Amino acid sequence: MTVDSFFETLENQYKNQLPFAVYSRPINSVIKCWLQHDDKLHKTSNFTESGFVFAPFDLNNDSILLPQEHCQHYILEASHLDLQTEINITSIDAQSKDKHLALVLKGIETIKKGDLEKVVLSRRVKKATQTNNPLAIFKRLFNTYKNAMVYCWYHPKVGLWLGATPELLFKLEGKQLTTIALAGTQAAQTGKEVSWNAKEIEEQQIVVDYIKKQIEPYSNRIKVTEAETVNAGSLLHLKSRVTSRINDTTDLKSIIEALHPTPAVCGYPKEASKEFILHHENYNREYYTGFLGELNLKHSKTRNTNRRNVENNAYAVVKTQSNFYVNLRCMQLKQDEALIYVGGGITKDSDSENEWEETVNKTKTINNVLE
Ligand SMILES: C=C(O[C@@H]1C=C(C(=O)O)C=C[C@H]1O)C(=O)O
Repeated sequence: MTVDSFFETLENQYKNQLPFAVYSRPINSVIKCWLQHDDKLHKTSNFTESGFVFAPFDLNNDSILLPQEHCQHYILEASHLDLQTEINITSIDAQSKDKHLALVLKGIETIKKGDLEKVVLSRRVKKATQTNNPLAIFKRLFNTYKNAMVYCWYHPKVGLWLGATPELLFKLEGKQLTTIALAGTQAAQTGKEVSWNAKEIEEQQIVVDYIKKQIEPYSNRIKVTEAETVNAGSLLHLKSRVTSRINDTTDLKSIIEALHPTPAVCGYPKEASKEFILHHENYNREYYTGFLGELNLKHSKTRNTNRRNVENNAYAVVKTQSNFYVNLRCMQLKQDEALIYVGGGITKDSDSENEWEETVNKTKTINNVLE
């Protein structure tokens, strides 16, 4: 399939108001898409199906599935896409700084009272736009963010979302589980040595400890790497990789419920911070800080037995793989507005002004491709 026919097919799908997902995983020059044949709304609650899943922050709401058996699936190899179209963002709404500062101060106060250790507080930035060309924005995201999962997801009964997320929720290949603890944010500055303060080190450690604790019941071999600095667009984060082998009897849903939402996007303890968010953020996150990705896809891998003098000693192993990314650095495109979602982790040492700046910096991931 050529680049032109790949995007023409997607554009027709969108024009015909049929569901689709188009995405490219980090450090990967492959773009994949799923095109659903009709506009039926499929949901999953047990995560046993195969397809592409789009799940909300609050799993009490619907997780949407593009089921494999109802979809056409295409793959495109590309490293850079040509852009023809202008994206017409016409104005920026007044920024709601006071509201966000008050929310952050309330979070800090609640943490100091001892009810919470960390809470991730967010806001939604509105921009006026007449753009009806989400695929042009997807192309820009693909060209700009090579180490992110970039995507455009559409369902006529749910909405239209785009993003460039640096955060893997987890990948499960057979019984091999990989996840990351990503937290702590600063703006990247050229020529300056990177250093992290106690607040950022602590907030990332909370995520590491939580992941370990949550997967311990399902695995007895957990490895965690030292935290390192990673780039996400013009931002830097602290990241550790966590790998383990889960027990044969553990299903995917148990791992989802154990990990999602992590303290990287919700807080710690989980239930209390989620309650705080649902009561105090004053808007609905919907699919922001939810997760998205490939669900239970079969991959065949060729193995070599390495025995001498044996011809044809390669055999194929079929493994089921899921990989989910946290829906961050994202926006929802509506008829005449773009809603950009941004947040940051609050701990007892947070400074409200810095937290505001952090959310402003995070809007740049999306703003950069809209200007
Ligand atoms: C909540 C967001 O990002 C998360 C919060 C971070 C932080 O608090 O430092 C860093 C990375 C993400 O886990 C967001 O981008 O909206």
